[in-house]
Amino acid sequence: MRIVEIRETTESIASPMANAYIDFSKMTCSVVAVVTDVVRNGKPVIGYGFNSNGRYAAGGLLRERFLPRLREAKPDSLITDDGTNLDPFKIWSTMMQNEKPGGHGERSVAVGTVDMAVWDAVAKIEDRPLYRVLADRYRGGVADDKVWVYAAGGYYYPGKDDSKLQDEMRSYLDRGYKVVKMKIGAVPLAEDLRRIEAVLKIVGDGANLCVDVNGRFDIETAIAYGEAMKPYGLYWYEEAGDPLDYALQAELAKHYERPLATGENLFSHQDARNLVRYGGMRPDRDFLQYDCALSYGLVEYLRTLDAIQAEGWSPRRVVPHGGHQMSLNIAAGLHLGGNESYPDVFRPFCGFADNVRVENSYVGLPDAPGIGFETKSELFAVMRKLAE
Ligand SMILES: O=C([O-])CC(=O)C(=O)O
Ligand SMILES: [Mg+2]
Repeated sequence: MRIVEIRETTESIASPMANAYIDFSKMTCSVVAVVTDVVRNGKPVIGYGFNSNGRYAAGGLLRERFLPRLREAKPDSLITDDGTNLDPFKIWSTMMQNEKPGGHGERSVAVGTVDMAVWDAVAKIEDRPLYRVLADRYRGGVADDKVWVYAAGGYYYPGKDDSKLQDEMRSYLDRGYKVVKMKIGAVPLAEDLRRIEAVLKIVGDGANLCVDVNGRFDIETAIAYGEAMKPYGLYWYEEAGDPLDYALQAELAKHYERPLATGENLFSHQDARNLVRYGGMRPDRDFLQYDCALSYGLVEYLRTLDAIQAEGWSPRRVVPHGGHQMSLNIAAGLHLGGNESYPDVFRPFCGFADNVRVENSYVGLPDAPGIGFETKSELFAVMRKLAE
C-alpha cells in the first residue's frame, strides 16, 4: 500500500469574537487529505486532518518543507514492516528530517495537521474507530465509552452584554453541558467580576465555571484576579500568564489554591515536560491542556504523555484544548481526563458527531472508522472538497 497524494488547503474560521489576547477576524486553519491506494467499501481510503484553532494555517510550511519530504520519500519507507498500513512514526520522522531541536515555533502545527490525517487513514484501513485502535495499542484494549466535556465560549464580542453572555451559557446547559468556560482579562477586573457573577447566576455554582485569560496577565494582575475569584470556587483558572513563563505559573500556584490549567500553547514534549517540572503545577488538582493538532500530532503526544507520567502526572489530569474529534478519540482511547468542546464557535471544526448528544457533560463516540469526521456533516462537507 502507499500514499498516492497529499492535498492541503486553507479554510477561514474568521469571526468577530475576541479573547484577552487576540481577535479572530482573520483566523485560518489548514486542512489536509492523505489519499491512499487502499480500498474500503469500494472507495480509496482518505485520511483527513486540520490544525485545531488559535494558530493560523500552516500552508507555507506544508508546501515548502513537510509535504515535499513525504512526496520524495520512498513509499515503502512510510508503511509498517508488514506492508499493511501507514506507519505514523516513520511518517513523522520523515517530515522532521533536517529539523533542528528546540524552538518549536509553528512547524508543530504543520506536522500535527498531517499526523491527524495519517491516524485517520490508519484507523480507516483497520476499519475501526481511532479510539479503539489506540486503546488496543496502548491501553490493553480498554477504551472509555464516554468522555467528560465542557462547553467553551464566553468570548468578548462587539456589543455583547451580560444578558447575551447569560443566554449563551444557558444554551450550553440546555444542550447537556454542566461545566462552561468564559474568557476574562480583556476588560478591567471589576467588569470581569460582574461578567463572572452574571454567568454564575446561570450555572449555579463556581464548580461549573472555568475562566480563561489566554496568557494576558503579568504576575501582579494574575494574583489580583486570583484573590478576587477565590470565593467563587471556580472549576479552573486558565492560562493566566505567558505560556512559557513557568516562574509566573509557579508563583501564582503559591497564591491560588484552587485548580489552575494551562498548556495549550506548548508545542513539544520538551515544553510540556518543562511546564510540569518548573511551572509549579500540582498533579493532585491542576489540568494540562496540550493540543495534539498544534503540537506535532499524536506521535509526539504519546511522548508527551510518557514525559508527564515520568514526572508523576496521570493522563487523567490532561484535558486537551481545541474541541476537536481527534482529541476526543485520544481522550477515550488513552484515558485522558476529558476534552474541550466548542458548541458554537470555530464552525465547522467545532463539535462532535451529528447524532451524538452531550448528557450531564459527557459525550459518547460514534462507531465510524477513523476519527469520525464523516459523522459530522458540516465539517465533512469542507473536507470532502479536498478529495474531489
Ligand atoms: O480563545 C482561544 O484561543 C481558545 C482557547 O484559549 C481555549 O479554547 O481554551
Ligand atoms: Mg484557552
